[in-house]
Amino acid sequence: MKTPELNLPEGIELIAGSNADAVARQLAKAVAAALGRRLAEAPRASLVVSGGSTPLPFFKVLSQEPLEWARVDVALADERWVPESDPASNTALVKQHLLAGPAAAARFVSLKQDGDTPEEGMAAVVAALGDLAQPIDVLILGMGNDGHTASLFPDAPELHRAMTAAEGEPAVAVHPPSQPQSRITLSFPLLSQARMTALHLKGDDKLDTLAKAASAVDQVNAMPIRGFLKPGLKVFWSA
Ligand SMILES: O=C(O)[C@H](O)[C@@H](O)[C@H](O)[C@H](O)COP(=O)(O)O
Repeated sequence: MKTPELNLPEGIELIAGSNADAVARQLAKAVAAALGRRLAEAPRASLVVSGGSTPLPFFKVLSQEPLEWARVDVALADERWVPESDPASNTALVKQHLLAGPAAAARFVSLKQDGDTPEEGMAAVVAALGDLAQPIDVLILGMGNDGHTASLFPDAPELHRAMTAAEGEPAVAVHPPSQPQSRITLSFPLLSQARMTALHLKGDDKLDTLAKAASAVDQVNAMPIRGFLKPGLKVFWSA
């Protein structure tokens, strides 16, 4: 296993392992514990997850955790603006692999609403997000090798708006040229207020990207993941 020489900022915890399923299981247990603590003190808890390929084993373990899932709101940090029938749909991924078993009882707050574009669907998305317990209790982020997280892409023309959106703008439509689909992303201000944030990564390439991000944390727009490299972040990484 590659030794992660990362020089992460102070206060960031790295949980590293050679086995992806074992690290995914550690993340699922940490998330279930955090949600359980929140549910012991509040009527509802919110879990915001990311799509992509990394989260699958995490979703499968978490879905089986014995929580009061009917009191948990689940949402995506971002979504490709495609129908659930599209292989790129994160909504379909979450419904199939996370909202199964005990977790099927959770309330899913969908970022994909009617409309040919995310702009057309935005009013419905904002209304749906009114059901999400905020601030977010548990946020799971992924990262691309360009330093994007959620759909906060460095090449998105709307990145500044997504990084500085006001409270009344919880989500932003983005059209990064590097991506085949238009997307909708929760705004950086909404995401960054999460009570617990975990960054779930797999592979040496992601470790190299994280090291690059950590080397210049103030240059956020160049690598938006940098906005989350702050004390309290837990990085779960597997080879
Ligand atoms: O919709 C998405 O694509 C995700 O929200 C995105 O931010 C993802 O977390 C990263 O691109 C990493 O994706 P992988 O896990 O597939 O590497």
